[in-house]
Amino acid sequence: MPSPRSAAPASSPARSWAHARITATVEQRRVLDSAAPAIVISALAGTGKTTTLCMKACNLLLQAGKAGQAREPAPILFLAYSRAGVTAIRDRMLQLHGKVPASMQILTMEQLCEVVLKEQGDPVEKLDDPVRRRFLILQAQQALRLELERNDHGGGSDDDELLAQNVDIDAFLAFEALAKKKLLHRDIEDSGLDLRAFCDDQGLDYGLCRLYGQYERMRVGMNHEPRFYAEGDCTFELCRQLGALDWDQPLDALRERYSAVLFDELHDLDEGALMVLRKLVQGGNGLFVGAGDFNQHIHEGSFSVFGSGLQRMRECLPADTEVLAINTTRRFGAEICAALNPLFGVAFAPMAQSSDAFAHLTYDSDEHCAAQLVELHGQIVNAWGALQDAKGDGKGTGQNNSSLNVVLRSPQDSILLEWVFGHEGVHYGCQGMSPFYLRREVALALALMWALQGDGGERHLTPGIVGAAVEGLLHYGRRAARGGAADVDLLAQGRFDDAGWTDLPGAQEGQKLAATLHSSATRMRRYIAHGTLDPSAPELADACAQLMALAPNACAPLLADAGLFCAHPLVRRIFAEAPINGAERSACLASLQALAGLAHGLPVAELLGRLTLLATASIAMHQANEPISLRLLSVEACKGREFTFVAVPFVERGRFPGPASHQEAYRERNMLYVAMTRARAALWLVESAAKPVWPGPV
Ligand SMILES: Nc1ncnc2c1ncn2[C@@H]1O[C@H](COP(=O)(O)OP(=O)(O)OP(=O)(O)O)[C@@H](O)[C@H]1O
Repeated sequence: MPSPRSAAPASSPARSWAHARITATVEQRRVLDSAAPAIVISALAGTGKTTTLCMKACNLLLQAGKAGQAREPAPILFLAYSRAGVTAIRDRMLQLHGKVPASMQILTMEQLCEVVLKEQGDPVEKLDDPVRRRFLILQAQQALRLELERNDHGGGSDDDELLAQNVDIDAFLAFEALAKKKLLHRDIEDSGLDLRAFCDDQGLDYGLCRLYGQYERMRVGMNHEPRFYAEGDCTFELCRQLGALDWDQPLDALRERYSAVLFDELHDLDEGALMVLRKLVQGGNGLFVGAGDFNQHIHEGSFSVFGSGLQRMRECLPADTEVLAINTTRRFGAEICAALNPLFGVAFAPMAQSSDAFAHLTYDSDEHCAAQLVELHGQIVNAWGALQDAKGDGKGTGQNNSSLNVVLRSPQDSILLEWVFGHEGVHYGCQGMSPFYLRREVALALALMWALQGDGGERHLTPGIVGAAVEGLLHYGRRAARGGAADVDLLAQGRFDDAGWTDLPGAQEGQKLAATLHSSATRMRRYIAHGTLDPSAPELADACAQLMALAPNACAPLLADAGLFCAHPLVRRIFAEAPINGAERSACLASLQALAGLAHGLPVAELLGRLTLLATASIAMHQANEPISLRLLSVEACKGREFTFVAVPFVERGRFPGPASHQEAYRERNMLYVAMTRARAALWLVESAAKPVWPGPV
């Protein structure tokens, strides 16, 4: 067994990794040479946090090899907060070490907790299907109603409100995730307040909090044997076990298990993850090295490592923890550093002799912005990228240089861009979002147009679009509320109705139905109007069904101009009345508006015709393995990654960075920071002339 917290030797080897072009910088060497039992690297973007951690891992592996111990040394644990972080570590290890060594485990915190629970004998039944999850939430709500009725509540208007409310499932999911990340139950207990008073005090939604309690009781059962684990539940469960221990008491399962613990993305730590991390450090798992860029803290519920946050983290680490800063970026050069520093009030330093380019463009309208991106894309494909490829400036990443990477704050912003680039015949890819026509709100609008038009049109929608539209119908059209089918006796006992477990429609339901519906607009129309394919079912009365019942003279102008269709009050009503939260409602309406913008003046038949051509061309290019020359990415999807050419368009006060309360404004700022720190060779900021953010500070 390795000695716990074995200190690094005074001087680590100059290079224990195979990559000849990577030698540690002065700042990185400080980390490699540190003899402290724990190190926190506080660094800016692209300064080599992941690389430095991997270098450190290579050094540790070399030392372990040299030590020639009789027994296999304990493995190194390399944690990242996100799955994307795990991929980034794997890639960097491959780059530096040629492989991921068997003596290294690269895991997210949730994956580590799952491993530990399984070792304890818990089968860890996973629940990944979002549609099933929704049904269970509806069952929990039904059970809560039964309980309130049984107790004849007497709770007055609060409980009446709970009985009347229809749960907004997305709001519930967001609440649940946050409550678990923040370990809300501890705060409730510590407050000594009753739930209502606690919610008032913290500005929390009482109904959601109450339902959360009910759902959790049903999930874990009377004897605390969790029936299933959704994402985040494994960490939450381990935290529950840790909560029963004294502050200094280690958890056996996390004790002397590893020879070192490395943690990338420290800025995303939440209360739960911090609790597990503390036990790992306490448990004699050797050296701890964590790295984070506190400007990249963008997740809701992460405990902020700003200001006193760093102090809080240090309280969990040994007293002689060393905090080291890295400001010299290896990703980009002086021009991008000079653009970022005043904008974000940071102090990036470039490496000497690094070359890069920064350009600041402005736009007057979205179309103007899109046109500039098209031009930029052309330049890159025809000139810049080819030049970089010829120079062999792939920097060993194996990336295609001839592509433009466009980072977007909101998926709605991709709608116009996809349409414009699609018409240019560009093979583009979306990461962190689906192509716009496969998003359920857009697909639903398209399927409604198609159904209204009938089978006379030239083209059918693709099965993918119809599948997304069916999901949209279930989600927005209140047609999924089948919680009533559950066994009321079971619910009254605080148990989920497991009997129908396998029969519950899962996420594939949309796809199965789509296979039946996509070849006939008439069938689709019947399905929308009746909510089923059963011909004897009565017609529904919701907004979707009412659209199908419009008289021919009311339909004609809508079919003549798809833009008018998108703006029709009944279409807007679908989203206005949907059981969704305010943020999702605004996002749906923004998508509808973007769709209306490109559909303006186009007959429905033409819009759908062009769109299906665009979708089928994209599938064909994909099947022919044609390289992608344009990538549209969400901020979350580009985090931790780097690209040769990056454009950040639609930068506009109130849009990117988006509107946010004072408390949350830093997350919006950080999203722009993450987007703008991904470029290696060239960065374009495309900003609104009317509402600029430049020159900052944001
Ligand atoms: N010592 C070095 N020598 C040469 N290149 C380096 C060195 N350190 C890092 N790099 C390169 O710099 C770039 C950024 O490194 P890395 O991704 O590790 O930074 P990061 O701080 O983890 O980034 P992010 O903040 O985006 O997560 C990569 O291309 C990496 O290969």
